Amino acid sequence: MSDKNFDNLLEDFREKDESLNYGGGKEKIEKQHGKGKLTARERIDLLLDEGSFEEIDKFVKHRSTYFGLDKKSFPYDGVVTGFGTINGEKVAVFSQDFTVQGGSLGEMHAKKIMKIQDLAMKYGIPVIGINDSGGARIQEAIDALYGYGGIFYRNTISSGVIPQITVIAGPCAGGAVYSPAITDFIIMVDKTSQMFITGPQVIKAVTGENVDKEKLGGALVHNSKSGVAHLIAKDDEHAMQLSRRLMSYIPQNNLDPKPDVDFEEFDLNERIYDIVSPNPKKSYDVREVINEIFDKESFFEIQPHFAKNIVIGFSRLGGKSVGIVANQPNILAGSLDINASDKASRFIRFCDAFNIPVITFVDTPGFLPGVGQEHGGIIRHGAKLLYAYSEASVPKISVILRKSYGGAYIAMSSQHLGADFVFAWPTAEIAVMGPEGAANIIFAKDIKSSDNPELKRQEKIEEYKDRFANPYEAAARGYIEDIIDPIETRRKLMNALTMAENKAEAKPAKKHGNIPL
Ligand SMILES: CC(C)(COP(=O)(O)OP(=O)(O)OC[C@H]1O[C@@H](n2cnc3c(N)ncnc32)[C@H](O)[C@@H]1OP(=O)(O)O)[C@@H](O)C(=O)NCCC(=O)NCCSC(=O)CC(=O)O
Repeated sequence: MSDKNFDNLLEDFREKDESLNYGGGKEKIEKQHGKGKLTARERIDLLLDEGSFEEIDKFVKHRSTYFGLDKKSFPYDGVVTGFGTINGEKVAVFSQDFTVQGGSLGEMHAKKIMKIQDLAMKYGIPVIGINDSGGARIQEAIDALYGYGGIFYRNTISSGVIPQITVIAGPCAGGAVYSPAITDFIIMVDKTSQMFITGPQVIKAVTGENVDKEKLGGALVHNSKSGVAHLIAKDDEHAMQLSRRLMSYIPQNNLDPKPDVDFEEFDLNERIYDIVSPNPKKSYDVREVINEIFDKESFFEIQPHFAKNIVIGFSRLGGKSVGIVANQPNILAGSLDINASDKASRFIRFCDAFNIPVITFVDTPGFLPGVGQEHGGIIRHGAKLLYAYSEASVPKISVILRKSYGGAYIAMSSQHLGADFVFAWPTAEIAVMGPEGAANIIFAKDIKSSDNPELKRQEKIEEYKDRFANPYEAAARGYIEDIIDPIETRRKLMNALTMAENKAEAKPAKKHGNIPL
């Protein structure tokens, strides 16, 4: 007869449960802290509203027997999973525990992540994954690969249904990188996180290149060069703060609208006239325009270090979440290149998938000329921007601040691609190309045969400017909805947003389109 009673069952349970709170043990935790990293549980505590975390699958164990694994037990198989809230809204999380066998991913570890993904889809809530792992658990071999495949599949099926955010807070190498890459946003922690397909040693052996892991795939590289990551955090705590801020703009899923938040109403003041110079040669920071117009302190820039010639980010207008896309005149004059096209297109598609209206600010001389751009496929990449805007069925509102020429005029959320409202400031120049270039071509003969070609050229440039470099030609044909006083911009945008908020647009049924990739 067993002498079990409730008290000792409870004691036994409490002991077992408690023993699972310390990952790989004191020494490993100290090592983790020594690297400037927090543990999987500490990260979750900072990410979620206080006391909101409900763990599942804490007692899961691996069942591999190869290479002595049958004699080793890994608490919760190296990944903490569960649910909680951020600013009161529900979220599913997984957090890999590097103190447990390097956070390596085996069969059961992967199954825990897959379960969280499945439940999040069923409940219609976002998934936040915190990655800190040595990759596939080498002893588990093909079972680990099964695990990655299952996670990638779920990332893909969930894409556009529930938001997915990844924090990279340690190593993330080999096949492991592809789960984060399919998710919507990647936040990397500076100095302690790296992402790469093949590490420095393999690269040295194959190509002879010498590179260290930070220069190969550190947070700065992926935030500024490759465009793989969207935000850089100075440490783990900051990464959790950034995740919480990001979530504050994003709805739970593709069907539920994001609730409006309280905001302070205000009218624009005359500062708005001082930012954009009517002289098209003078640059400015378009973020100053954005900060004036939207709810105070609400602009949250995404990918601020990559393709800086275009600015993207979330903001709020009258308490409503919006996505912003804006040419940045002080970088490459705001021209559109390969990276800017990719950056904006993916962001527009995220906003569209999750019913976040897109507001576009236009001041661009056009697509960037150059052999490098042409051979790099600017046609293919630029086409994404046209595609993303055309496909988006959320409210689309544009403000043409100044230059809006040619193909770039069409691409930057023109009425022709389905924008609901296009407004232009009196400083707008909407034409097929810039006056200098236009005059040189269409008046070439006049200029050449003139006694004073330079004077003639200037005359013709002025003639072209007077005729076309303004918003009135486009307004005369109804291609823009209105020319507005800049000081009215906030009010106009708020009214347009309200008018279009229940927009319904019938699109032909199809399996999916074929965006140029
Ligand atoms: C990630 C690291 C740089 C971290 O180095 P550190 O010095 O900080 O830590 P460490 O090496 O002491 O690791 C901590 C503990 O985790 C274990 N560990 C680390 N990575 C592991 C893995 N992938 N499988 C099984 N165990 C692993 C270590 O043996 C060690 O165990 P103990 O504490 O018992 O000593 C290194 O561990 C590493 O290079 N790991 C292997 C990375 C890799 O090649 N992954 C690819 C797997 S194949 C793959 O993923 C498939 C693909 O590419 O598609």
